[in-house]
Amino acid sequence: MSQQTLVLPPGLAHDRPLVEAASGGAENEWVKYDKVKQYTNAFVILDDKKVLLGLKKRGIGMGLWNGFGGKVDPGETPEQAAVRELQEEAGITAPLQQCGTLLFVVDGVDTAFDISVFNAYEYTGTVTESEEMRPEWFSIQKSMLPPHHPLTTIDHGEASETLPPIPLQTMWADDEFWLPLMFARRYFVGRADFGADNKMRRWWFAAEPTPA
Ligand SMILES: CNc1ncnc2c1ncn2[C@@H]1O[C@H](COP(=O)(O)OP(=O)(O)OP(=O)(O)O)[C@@H](O)[C@H]1O
Repeated sequence: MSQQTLVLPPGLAHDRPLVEAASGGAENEWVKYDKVKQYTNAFVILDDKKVLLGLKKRGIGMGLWNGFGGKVDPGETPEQAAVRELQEEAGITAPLQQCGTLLFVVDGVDTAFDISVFNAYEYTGTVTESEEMRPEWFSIQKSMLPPHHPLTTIDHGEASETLPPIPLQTMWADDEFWLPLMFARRYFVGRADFGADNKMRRWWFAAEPTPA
C-alpha cells in the first residue's frame, strides 16, 4: 500500500497522498462512459457520534437511506447545489465542506455520476421531512473501520441507546466502503462500477492518510 505507486481508476484524479482503503472486482474491466453528470451528497455529523440520513421517497435510490443531495444545476457550483439540496430536502442550513469525490458508472448507461460529497459538523434550522426525503438521526457507534486500520483514529464514543445504527443493509452497496472514511475525517476518493443488475462489479476507494 505504498502511497507513491497507487494507480487511480480512470476518471479519478487527486493531487495529495492517498492510502488505499478498499478495492475489489479487479477481474472486471472498468466500464467506459461518454458523459459525466454532477451530483451532490451531504451529511451532517454531530460530535463524531451521530449522522443525519434521509430515506429517499422517490426517484434514484428510492427506498434507500442516503445523505441529502441531487443534481448540480447549470450555473451552480457543487457547494451551492449541496447547500440548496440540504435545505430543500431536510429543511436545514449547514456550513458544508467537500469531504470526498465519488464516481459511479452503470454498465449500459452512458452518463457517469460524479458525486461531490460534503459534510458539516453543525447546522441551523429544524430538521424537516420533505417530499423527497424522510430525515432521521443514526448512531455512528464505534469506528466502522477494522480496529487496527491505519485510518481508525476517531473515537466515536459509546453507542447511543436511543438512536438506531447506520442502516447499511438499506443503503447503496458502495456506502460501506466510503462512509467509514468520512467518519474518520479523511478526504476520500473512489469509483464503483455497477452491472445492469445494479450489483457492484468493480470498486476502488482511498483516503488521505492524515485527518482534514
Ligand atoms: C451508485 N451509488 C450511489 N451511492 C450513494 N449515493 C448515490 C449513488 N448514486 C446516486 N447517489 C445519490 O443519489 C441522489 C440522486 O439525486 P436525484 O434525486 O436524482 O437528484 P435531484 O434531487 O436533483 O432530482 P429530482 O429533484 O428528483 O429530479 C444524489 O444525492 C446522489 O448523490
